[in-house]
Amino acid sequence: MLELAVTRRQGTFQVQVELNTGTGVTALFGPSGSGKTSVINMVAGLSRPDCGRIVVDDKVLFDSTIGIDVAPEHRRLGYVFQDGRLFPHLSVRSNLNFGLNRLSASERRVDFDAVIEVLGIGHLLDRRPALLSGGEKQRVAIGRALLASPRILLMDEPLAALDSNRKAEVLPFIGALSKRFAIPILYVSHSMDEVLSLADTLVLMDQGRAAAAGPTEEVLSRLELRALTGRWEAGSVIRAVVQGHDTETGMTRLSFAGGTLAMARNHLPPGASVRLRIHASDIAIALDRPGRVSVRNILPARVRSVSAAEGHMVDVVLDCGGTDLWAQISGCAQADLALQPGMEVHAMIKALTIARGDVAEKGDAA
Ligand SMILES: Nc1ncnc2c1ncn2[C@@H]1O[C@H](COP(=O)(O)OP(=O)(O)OP(=O)(O)O)[C@@H](O)[C@H]1O
Repeated sequence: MLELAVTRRQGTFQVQVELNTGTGVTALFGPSGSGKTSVINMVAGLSRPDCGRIVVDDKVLFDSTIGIDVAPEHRRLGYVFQDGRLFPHLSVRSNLNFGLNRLSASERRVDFDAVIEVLGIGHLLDRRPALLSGGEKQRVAIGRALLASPRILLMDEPLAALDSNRKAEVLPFIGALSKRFAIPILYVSHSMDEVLSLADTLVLMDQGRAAAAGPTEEVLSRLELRALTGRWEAGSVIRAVVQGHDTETGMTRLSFAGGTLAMARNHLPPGASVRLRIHASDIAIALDRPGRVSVRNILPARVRSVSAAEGHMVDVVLDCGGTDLWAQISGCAQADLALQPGMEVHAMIKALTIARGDVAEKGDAA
């Protein structure tokens, strides 16, 4: 859907990125100043690569070798900024119709009613933007961008100006878009929680380059990328399915390829496909299955690898029924256990360490 190979020098900063992404949500994640907005601006046509090529949905938007540089207004892209930038003098309905009215009937690929329904903004149509909450404004801004039937939706930190409650309100709507409408999303974010709940593909930006790109679970679980994914975020990201909730014990049960996990009760529907983050420092390892112990999750596993990490820590990758779980233990624990590849062990995860923010409903990409 998006093919990009661009180079651009801006001041002393060099952006040099190659990307090839498919449908669904692609997140550009990285520290401030790593070049995320620079990439999105080149796709939008707001800044010009020194050389390279940008193709969206088979349409060449930029190609320095054959002199193609389509003007931003002719690229048919949707752009959602941090602040919704709605027209203050127009109602929500007129804001939404703005992009739609500029398309011929044959160019309209997105249905008004469907957008209203997915974004939950039907009751706001006659209001002016000044009377909307921050989250509502962003949903309208997303709707307006979508209704212009873009080839791709570019979202540059669309939730950054919202508080955490508003963020949580808007996130599921964005997640639903990529499933409902066959429009890929390029999503810039600083926030690992957003990446976890939205991104099908993750691109880690570092100093103007794409340091890694691939399926989100895979990129987040790579040990060598922890400097970029964040030391405290480090851990495995696995797929699981909500089995059910137990009101008496206040627990939710999840199943994954390696067994069943219990966590503090959440509100996801049984049967929901979720993405679950298990922090490396939350996994303890036992050589023998412990008997009476408070830890709720005890999973048989086989040691896949053991390697030294910074600060006298040791990284241990466990194969848990075909799912890799990354554990981090202290050097003195390793001195005691002498873990080696191939050893049969038990991975222990306290139910309460799997926080609600670590579980995000995430079906497969559309
Ligand atoms: N027009 C410009 N001229 C010179 N330097 C620029 C220009 N635009 C951006 N830069 C520099 O390019 C680098 C990348 O900026 P960019 O905005 O792409 O980063 P980012 O990853 O989106 O950061 P943030 O998360 O803070 O928004 C920064 O060092 C920035 O100062």
